[in-house]
Amino acid sequence: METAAVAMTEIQGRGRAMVAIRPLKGGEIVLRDSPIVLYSALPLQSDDHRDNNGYCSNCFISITQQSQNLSCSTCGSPFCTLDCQSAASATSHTPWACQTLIRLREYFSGNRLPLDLQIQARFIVSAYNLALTSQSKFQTLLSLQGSVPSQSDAVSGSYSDSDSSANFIHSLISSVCPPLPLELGLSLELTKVLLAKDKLNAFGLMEPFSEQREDRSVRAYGIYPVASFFNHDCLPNACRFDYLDAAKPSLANNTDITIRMIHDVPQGREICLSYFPVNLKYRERQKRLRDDYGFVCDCDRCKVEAGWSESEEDGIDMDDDDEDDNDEGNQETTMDEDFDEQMEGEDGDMMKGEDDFPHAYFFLNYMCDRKNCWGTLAPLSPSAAATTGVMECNVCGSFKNLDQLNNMIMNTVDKSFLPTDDDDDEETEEDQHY
Ligand SMILES: C[S@@+](CC[C@H](N)C(=O)[O-])C[C@H]1O[C@@H](n2cnc3c(N)ncnc32)[C@H](O)[C@@H]1O
Repeated sequence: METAAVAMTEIQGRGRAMVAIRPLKGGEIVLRDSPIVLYSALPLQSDDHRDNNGYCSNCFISITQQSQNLSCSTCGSPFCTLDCQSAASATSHTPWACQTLIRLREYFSGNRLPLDLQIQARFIVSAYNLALTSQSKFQTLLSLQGSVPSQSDAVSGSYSDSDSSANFIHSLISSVCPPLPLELGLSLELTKVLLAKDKLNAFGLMEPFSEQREDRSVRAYGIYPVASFFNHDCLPNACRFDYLDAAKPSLANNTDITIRMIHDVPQGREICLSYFPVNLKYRERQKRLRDDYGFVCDCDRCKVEAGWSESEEDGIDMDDDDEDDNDEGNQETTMDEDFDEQMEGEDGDMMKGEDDFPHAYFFLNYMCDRKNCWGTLAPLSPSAAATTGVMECNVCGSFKNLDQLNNMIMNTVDKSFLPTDDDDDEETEEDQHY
C-alpha cells in the first residue's frame, strides 16, 4: 500500500462505509488488517481431547507444516511454535480461557448439541477473554455494527432462534465456566450484543480449496476492526485474500487479511465486498442478507435480477464445467477498465446485447472457473500485473494469466450459463464475509 487508498465515511441507509479517496487500480491492496478476535470453528464436542486438532490454537496454521509440535500442559491445545504458545498465554489462551475450554469440552461431550451453538460458545469465550486481556480491543469490538434485535424483529423465526441461543450460551458460560471478575460487567444483554456483532462482522478463514468438495468448511473465524466497515455488493469491486497456511515471516502475520481491488474505480466510489460467493442466485442472496445481515439489497445486480422469474434464474449457468477449458482463444479483453464503464460506456458492446444479464461481464472476467471454486479473481498488484497480467483467485489460490482468461471467456461466452446447485449451501459455513 503506497498512500492511503480508502477512508471510512457514513452513507445514508448503509451506515459506515469505505470509499476510495483517490482513483484505485485493479490489484491494489487497499487494506491489510489484523484480527482483534480469532476463534476456532471446530466442534467442542470431540472424542479427541486435544482442541483444534491439527491447527495451532493461536494462529490456526496447519501444524503439520511446522517442525515444532507443542501443546498446553493443562488442556492439550496444540501450538505450532514456542512463540505462538507464549503469545497465546497472554492473549487468546489465558488460564481462564484454558479452564473454560476444558469445562465446555466436557459439557459438550456429554450433551450433543448443534455445531452452531458450540461455535457461538467459542466466540463468547474468546470475546470475554478479550475483555480480560485488552479493554481497548474489547471496546473496538463493541463499536462494530450489531445490536440486540428489537421486540418487533423478535417475531421473525431467525431472531427468536438467535435469542434462545444467546440465553442458552449465557447460562452455560455462567454456570460451567470459572467466574470472571465482576468489574467486567458481563450480562445476558452483553452476551446478546456480542453475538450480534459476531454475526455481522466475522470473516470465515477457510480450509484449503479442493475440487472434490462443493462445500468448504471454515477453520476459524476472525473479527477485523477496519475490514468490518466494508459494505456488501452482489457485484463487488474488491475482495478479501487470506493466507492462513502461508509460511510466517513473523509471528501471527498469517492471520492478517488483505482487501484487494478487483478492477479500477474512480475516487469517491464506495468499495464493497461480497459477503458470500458471488454465484448465489437472487432469492438466496436476498434471504441471507435479510436474515443474517438485516438489510434488503438493492444493488445494480439485484435490481436487474428482481425482475427475473424463478425459471429465468434457473436458466443462468455460472458453472463452466466444460472439459475444453484449454482451447485456444484469441479474444482481447480489457481487464483494466472500470466495470461500471464497461456496463454504461460506449465500449461495453460485449454485453450490451445481453439486456437481461448485463453483469455477465463480471462473471466472465472476475469469477474463477475451477470446479466448485466460485472464487473471485483480482489482479496482482498493479506493478506486477502490468508486466505479467496475472489474476489470482481468492478461494483456490490459482493464478490465471490473460491468455487463460481469454480462453475461459471464449469457452463460456457461447454457452448458456448452467444453474448452480445451491441446495448444499446451507451446509457451507462460509457465508460470513466471504
Ligand atoms: C460488516 S457491517 C458493514 C459496516 C456497517 N455499515 C457499519 O456501519 O459498521 C455489515 C452491516 O452493514 C450494513 N450493510 C452492508 N451492506 C449494505 C448494503 N449494501 N446496503 C445497506 N446496508 C448494508 C448492514 O447493516 C450490515 O448488517
